[in-house]
Amino acid sequence: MRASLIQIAVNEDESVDSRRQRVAALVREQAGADLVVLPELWTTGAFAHEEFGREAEPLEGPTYETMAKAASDAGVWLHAGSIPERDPDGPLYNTSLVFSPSGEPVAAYRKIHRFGFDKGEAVLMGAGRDLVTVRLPGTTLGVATCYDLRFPELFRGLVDAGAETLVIPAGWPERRRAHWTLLAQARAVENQAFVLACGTAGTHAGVPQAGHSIVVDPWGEVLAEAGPDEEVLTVDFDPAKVAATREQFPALKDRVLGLEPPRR
Ligand SMILES: NC(=O)CCC(=O)C(=O)O
Repeated sequence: MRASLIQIAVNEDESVDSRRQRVAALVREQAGADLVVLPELWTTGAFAHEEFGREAEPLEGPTYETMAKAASDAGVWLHAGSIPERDPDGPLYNTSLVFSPSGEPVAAYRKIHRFGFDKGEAVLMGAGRDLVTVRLPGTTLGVATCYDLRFPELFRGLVDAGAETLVIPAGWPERRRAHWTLLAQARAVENQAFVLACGTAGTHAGVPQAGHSIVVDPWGEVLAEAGPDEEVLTVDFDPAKVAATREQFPALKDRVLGLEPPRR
């Protein structure tokens, strides 16, 4: 299986509409890949909090339309990263979109863990509640977004639902790049799954982005890693390695669930 992670530079000198058109062209250039992955909130920037309300879109808004067309033009499965979604009956959400090679929407995932503690995304957006997996020929994707990477129980839920390839769009800052790499490898090792983690480059709202998108195999080996700037990271991987790793080293079968809390 061939995956291309498009590590987009999100800078303030480019309008949302120009970036949308530029990214659609980059997706079309990936014809021949099986799966293309974009980062989190690449229309606005994950830290451009003031833009969330201004640029929020209904689920089937301009980014959805443009990405559905780009997926079908390229003939690829497209994880189109996330958008600030305006739910007509509720708050904003940080929502990821996935399209089939014919441009059909196959999944929408509302980010469960919002970043910012008592500021930014954590107060401006609502929290998703639902785990999302997507069946592709040869593998099942489990989707998560950026800060979700810090919460291993979410990934165990995805594995229990059949996920073998964990796809994580992000807008991760340079300041915590070491955490990004470490956590991507940890999620791959503990879940014996591929991790495809696609971040952004550039600087927006004064926050330099880490770049360094990464693909990790179920043994924790880094198959490919991007540099700090805009780049398309392309990797070939064998999804059958998940079952082989889980069979040869069956640690997931040794999970003990429902432990008792300490007695006082
Ligand atoms: N956009 C995010 O979720 C940022 C997460 C982050 O900076 C961190 O977990 O550290």
